[in-house]
Amino acid sequence: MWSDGRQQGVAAATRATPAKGQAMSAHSRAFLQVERLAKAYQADKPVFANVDFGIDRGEFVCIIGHSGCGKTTILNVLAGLDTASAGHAFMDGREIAGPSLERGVVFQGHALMPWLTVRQNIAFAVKSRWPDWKKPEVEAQVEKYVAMVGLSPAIDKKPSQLSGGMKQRVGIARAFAIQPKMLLLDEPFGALDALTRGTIQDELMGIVRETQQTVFMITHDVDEAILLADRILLMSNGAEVDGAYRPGGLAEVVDNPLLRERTRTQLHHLDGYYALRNHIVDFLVSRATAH
Ligand SMILES: Nc1ncnc2c1ncn2[C@@H]1O[C@H](COP(=O)(O)OP(=O)(O)OP(=O)(O)O)[C@@H](O)[C@H]1O
Repeated sequence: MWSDGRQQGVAAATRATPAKGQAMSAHSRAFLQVERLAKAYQADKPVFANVDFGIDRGEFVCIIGHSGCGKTTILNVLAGLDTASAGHAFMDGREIAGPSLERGVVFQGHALMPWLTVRQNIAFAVKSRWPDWKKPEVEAQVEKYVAMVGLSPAIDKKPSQLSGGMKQRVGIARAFAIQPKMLLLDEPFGALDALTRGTIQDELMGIVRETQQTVFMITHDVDEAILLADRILLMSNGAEVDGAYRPGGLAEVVDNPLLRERTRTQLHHLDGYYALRNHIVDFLVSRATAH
């Protein structure tokens, strides 16, 4: 069920990597491919190094690790909002070299424009994605995705008139409405109460299954990862070991063996749930620093 990320790193390191900005064979890599990625704010102390992983089209991958291990940094590199100190990230055969409407991003803060209504916020994104679309097409797209997150009655409200959960739903609708090739979620439910969080997790899972969306998501919540993810990446933090600094990195890749048609309420009753949960918790408690 689980495999050592460092072993995968060795395998990946033996494959040829094209020069920056160059196209690569779409057949040789996963849909999203990260190769030997590293980030250092201080040259002698990289936050992480040699991170290798791939995500297949339609796959849902969660990344878990303690605060500061570099999860958001990796997501920002995938979003094209940050650059790595070393390594490469490719999507659909091309190196990621900046932000693109091919990738939808949802952060914990909803980042809606407060002076615009739900409809206008999402229409803004849709018009950026398809500048040639006429008003009726834009409206239809907006209404479809607002309905998908159950917010049709609030479509003409402004963010200040919405609850935290509703605002987060708008962020999700906006990300889906541009039909990105990849959805990047940075703890999108972190600020929500447990009940709202559960409901939106269910909604997200339904939409992702229906649209076969490819997703990379950061979470601190082990159950959330087990519910949503096909695979879970476990990241370790950098640490001093025997007087020498070791950067953090991808410690392990865990395949989720549970039935894909799972729901939040039956999760705890599924065969393999406790073994999986214990394995991840054990990693977080005792193995999540570089060694
Ligand atoms: N602009 C920056 N300058 C210097 N250090 C930074 C900068 N941005 C991030 N860091 C450091 O890089 C490390 C990784 O940050 P990052 O936000 O990616 O971690 P994370 O795993 O997402 O943490 P959390 O779970 O708390 O969000 C942290 O130690 C952070 O302090």
